[in-house]
Amino acid sequence: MPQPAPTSPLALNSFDEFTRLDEVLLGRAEHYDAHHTDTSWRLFFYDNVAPVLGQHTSPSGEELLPIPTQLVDELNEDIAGLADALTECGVKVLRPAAPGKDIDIRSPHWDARATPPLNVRDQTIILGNTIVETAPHVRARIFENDLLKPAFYRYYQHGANWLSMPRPALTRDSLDTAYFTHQNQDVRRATDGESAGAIEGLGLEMVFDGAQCMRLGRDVLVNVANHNHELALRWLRDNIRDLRFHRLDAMADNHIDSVLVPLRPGLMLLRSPAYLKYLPKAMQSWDVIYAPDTDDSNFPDYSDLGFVIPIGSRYMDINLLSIDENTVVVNSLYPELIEVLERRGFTVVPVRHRHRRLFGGGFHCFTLDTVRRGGPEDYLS
Ligand SMILES: NC(=[NH2+])NCCC[C@H](N)C(=O)O
Repeated sequence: MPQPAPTSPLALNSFDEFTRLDEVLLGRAEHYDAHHTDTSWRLFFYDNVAPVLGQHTSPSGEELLPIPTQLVDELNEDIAGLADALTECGVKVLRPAAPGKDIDIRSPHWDARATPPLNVRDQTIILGNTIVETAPHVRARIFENDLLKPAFYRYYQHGANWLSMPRPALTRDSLDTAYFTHQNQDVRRATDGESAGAIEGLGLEMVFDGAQCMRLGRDVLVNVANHNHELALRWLRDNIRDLRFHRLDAMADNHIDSVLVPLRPGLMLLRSPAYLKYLPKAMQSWDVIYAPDTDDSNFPDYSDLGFVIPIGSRYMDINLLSIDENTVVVNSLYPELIEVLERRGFTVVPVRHRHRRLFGGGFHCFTLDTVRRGGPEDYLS
């Protein structure tokens, strides 16, 4: 049932992934015309890009991998569809500022082509009425949140708290490769050719993305796959005293929203039963919807474009966005999931998202839910 959009401005309040959504920040893809495939990028996306690294990116050079304009235009079309669907559901949609051009950035230690603010889930976590800016892993994303600052100031003026993890220098020795080496993967194809400078004595830094968290009222699940993340979990515990942070031990390389999506108290969407063991005991007895397989023939064939580097897995479409405990926005190209959810009594709002593997995000990644109705409930006891 369409609900009237709330009359703004509303105070920042977002403790979970599923209570009624009133306001959301939605990313944008203008000028997403290249991936800067430096070492930090190759390591971050290693799980997905390792098989194609030698083919499309030089293992030794820092390269801009151009993205065909048609794909960016189509992505923007699909995002416009998402904006309309959210508005129709009575959700107020805010956008980051648009980068007016391609932006090249330079730190004292490296340079990069800036990534536009598309996956706004990644560099920030909203914890109740606190904005927490996280510590980017990908160098190209270090200034991404600048474009969200107009929105953050708006919430700040209306009483929000605002914290930032220490900004990482992302020098040559900052990133931990432990997650991959534990699986006996050879990461040299990602790290060879590193040209960033070093800072003597610095070593591994606090590096962490907001999308490594999943919020459940007073509890927050935090994926920790290496020492970079370990430092961030400690920072979260030290700085946000009134929430409980649960460590998920290397449930994924980094983000977890294409593995797990809590749909309502006691019910979650999960990639497969293999992931149950990573969850807190209390969640292991929740009811689970396992993600059905996607059908590749529903998605574009990129062979004519010659651009095939997927930075996201085929599980990206698990990445739905909840409007409330009974209403979810799902990729219309994933009818298999729509059917399962409808059978479970959900109202599904279908929105097309064609290039979900090429830009590293689904609907949960593209959004930062800033105002939901729920509070710091205890869903885990
Ligand atoms: N917030 C995000 N950007 N999430 C995307 C997670 C994608 C995940 N690495 C996958 O390939 O399935």
